[in-house]
Amino acid sequence: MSTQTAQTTPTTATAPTATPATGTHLHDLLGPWVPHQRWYPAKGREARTEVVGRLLLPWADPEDVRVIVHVLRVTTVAGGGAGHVDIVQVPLVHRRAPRSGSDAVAALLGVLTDPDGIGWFVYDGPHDPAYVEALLALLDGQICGVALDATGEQAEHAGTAVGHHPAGVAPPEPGTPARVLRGEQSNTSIIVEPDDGSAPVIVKVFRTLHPGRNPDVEVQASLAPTGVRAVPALAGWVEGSWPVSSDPSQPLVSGDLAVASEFLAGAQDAWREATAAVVSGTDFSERARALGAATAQVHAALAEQLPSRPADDDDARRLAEGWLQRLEWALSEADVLAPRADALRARVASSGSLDAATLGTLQRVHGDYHLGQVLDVPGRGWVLLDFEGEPLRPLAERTLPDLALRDVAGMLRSFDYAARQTTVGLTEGPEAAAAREAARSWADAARAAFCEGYAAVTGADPRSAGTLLDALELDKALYEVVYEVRNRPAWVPVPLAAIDRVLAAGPAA
Ligand SMILES: Nc1ncnc2c1ncn2[C@@H]1O[C@H](COP(=O)(O)OP(=O)(O)O)[C@@H](O)[C@H]1O
Ligand SMILES: O=P(O)(O)O[C@H]1O[C@H](CO)[C@@H](O[C@H]2O[C@H](CO)[C@@H](O)[C@H](O)[C@H]2O)[C@H](O)[C@H]1O
Repeated sequence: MSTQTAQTTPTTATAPTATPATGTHLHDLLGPWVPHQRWYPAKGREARTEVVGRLLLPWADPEDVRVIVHVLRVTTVAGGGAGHVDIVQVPLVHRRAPRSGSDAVAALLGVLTDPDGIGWFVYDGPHDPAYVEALLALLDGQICGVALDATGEQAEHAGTAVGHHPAGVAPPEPGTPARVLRGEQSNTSIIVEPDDGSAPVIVKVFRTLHPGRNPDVEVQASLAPTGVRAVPALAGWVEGSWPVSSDPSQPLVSGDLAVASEFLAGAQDAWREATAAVVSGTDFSERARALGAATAQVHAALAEQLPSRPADDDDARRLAEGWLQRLEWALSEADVLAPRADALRARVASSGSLDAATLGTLQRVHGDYHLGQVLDVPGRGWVLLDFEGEPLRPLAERTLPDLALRDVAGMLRSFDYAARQTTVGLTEGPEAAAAREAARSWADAARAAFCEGYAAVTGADPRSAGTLLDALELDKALYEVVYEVRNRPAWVPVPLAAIDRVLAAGPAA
């Protein structure tokens, strides 16, 4: 594709209006729409977007309806992360006639006039039944994705999309009732609920694409033989290949485009339960203890099924270097950390003298473990989701054997978040101080109980790894500051308060 079709999005993109965009090129529609999507990876930064690939899912009659997965190259051009490239999956449905209903209006990007003068109504794929049907047909092996060139002609060797499902598992039929999951999410999930009583599934359409096996697919498939029920069962996945640049001489990249899992109906996520408990002043210790135990069970199953090995001196050195690099990255991304730079550098350097024996075993971990990643499933207990690791890290790094204690630190941070976020924005005074104190003691109790539950399974209390655990919590809090600066600036004080507590406590023991 020529670079004329690329578009630079200013930091302050115009908000979408009620009037749908019109144009003769897809970028006329994508430009105003993409920066406002929850999954857009360059939020708040100036970025250049370019469609570098297209995969037709040949399901509907192409004269009337075309389901096309667009591959978007998003290059951050200024500010923090300048030069960073993300490859993003954007499934769209092009229709000759508009769909009716308010949902369809909300999902309309605009009207595209093709070179023959024909108008196409372009819809956000996950909100259009034609895309959902094509996705289910793909998962079931009824169709495969076909690459197109910029003119819409088939382009062999320019990409693929192929569905798979475990033996004995039949994905729901195309046409099964479906809805897009509401709420905060980095990707886009579609819940498919057959009305004949057969098992519902949730299909997660990955937005930022990465080379290689997706960790959700890998972990769910690996844990299936263990019988551990604290992870959802795998129902299928779509793998594919796609271009990552408009230069046709560049090789395609292969990886996963979507994963389907059993949908755990009626489940409530732990974040909601925990924040409700904070607000009502309800003790969460029993739930936290059970969560600690479930976490330890999943860690044991991951260690058994996926590569694990004793840490060596190189690992200890890499870990310490990684903490320093993460700190410098956070300092470069979040100005709010600048006044603390010297204290943080001293603190992180003082945590870096750990030996291999202290680290113990390295194994596959969750990698971005927090209360929003855990469901309370009636009759089954806690179920852990989303093994993709931290979305702001390169995927290859996220799947390397790591410290199980990193997940423990993540969840301990999350109890702190659940408590502390209820006090964000309170006007300073005795009431705010009392609310913060109550939140703190709620979090302390939940954190202690989680560690007790974990210890009951493993025989070792995570708190006995004091310095290492503290260093991992600080590392996570630094990541969180960057995450919040980018996504929820009002919540920056939550991880910042944790960082200030660590600094106030003095050097690492
Ligand atoms: N198997 C499932 N059953 C029920 N709900 C689920 C399931 N998987 C995910 N969810 C819901 O979807 C939300 C987002 O899922 P997640 O895998 O964390 O997506 P993302 O990686 O895009 O953030 C979860 O917080 C949970 O509420
Ligand atoms: O769920 P994701 O993989 O998209 O993870 C990202 O978003 C999380 C927020 O949704 C973010 O988690 C942070 O906020 C949580 C409260 O919303 C809190 O429970 C976590 O402890 C805190 O880290 C996560 O860091 C980010 O990678």
